[in-house]
Amino acid sequence: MSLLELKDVTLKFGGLTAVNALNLSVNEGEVFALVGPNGAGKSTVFNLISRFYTPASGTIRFDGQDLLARPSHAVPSSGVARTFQNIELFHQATVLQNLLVGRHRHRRASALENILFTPRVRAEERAHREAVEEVIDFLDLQPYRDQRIAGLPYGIRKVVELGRALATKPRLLLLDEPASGLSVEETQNMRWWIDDIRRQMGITVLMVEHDMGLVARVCDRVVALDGGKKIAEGTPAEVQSDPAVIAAYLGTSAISKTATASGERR
Ligand SMILES: Nc1ncnc2c1ncn2[C@@H]1O[C@H](COP(=O)(O)OP(=O)(O)OP(=O)(O)O)[C@@H](O)[C@H]1O
Repeated sequence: MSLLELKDVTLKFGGLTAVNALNLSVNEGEVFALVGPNGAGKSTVFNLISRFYTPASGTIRFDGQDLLARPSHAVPSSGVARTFQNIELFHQATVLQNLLVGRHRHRRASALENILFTPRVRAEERAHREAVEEVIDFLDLQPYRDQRIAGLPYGIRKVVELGRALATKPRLLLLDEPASGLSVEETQNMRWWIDDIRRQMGITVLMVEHDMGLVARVCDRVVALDGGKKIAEGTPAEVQSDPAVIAAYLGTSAISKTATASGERR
């Protein structure tokens, strides 16, 4: 069943069509990737799904509901969480505090109840802590839980950002370049996290990623974009060998990763 569906979605920045009549359907339980050279429109698609942008035309449905009827701040409460290409965390706060922010959408108590710290508020706080501790255990973040983000290495921050998104208990997780800036070993770990997020947590994943090795290993299906248009769709192996995709990547560094990744699908 399709969890996320974009139909004929178009977005223009002045005279530039960044996303051009895009159709995209992500099934529940899938790990799905958007690939394409720089400027292809991948981040813009994420920003459309997150409701940072409104398309000029087309529809976006999540779990059968019209996502365009919701403002950006209401998207997390629909069950869609995302990470960002440039990690977005509170740098002076601890890992635990950052993950607790991710629980915001589950808060039910009123402002007055919070001031009075009623039993309901105490019960809610306990539930939030438990949910966050689960994520900390899941991502092996125990050694860092009380450390400030500012003092952590980049690779750990990236995992914390993943944790912040997971703490919201989403149905759909949007990962914007989860492997960018990571070492080979950290990328391997990211691969395991993504596998486990799907298998153990049952969360559907849509990711933008340049590392075709990672895409080939974790994704069921891939859509390739170029100039805002879909140029190929299929399994990672099918998309990597598609002549239109090879032509789009020609002359970019990504082509070498595409070549080395072929045939490595698990
Ligand atoms: N806010 C904006 N204003 C004007 N043009 C924009 C804006 N955001 C993106 N663009 C343009 O839209 C096109 C698509 O950009 P987008 O960032 O979605 O590409 P991308 O595939 O994510 O690229 P990358 O892999 O480099 O992140 C590009 O030509 C870009 O310059």
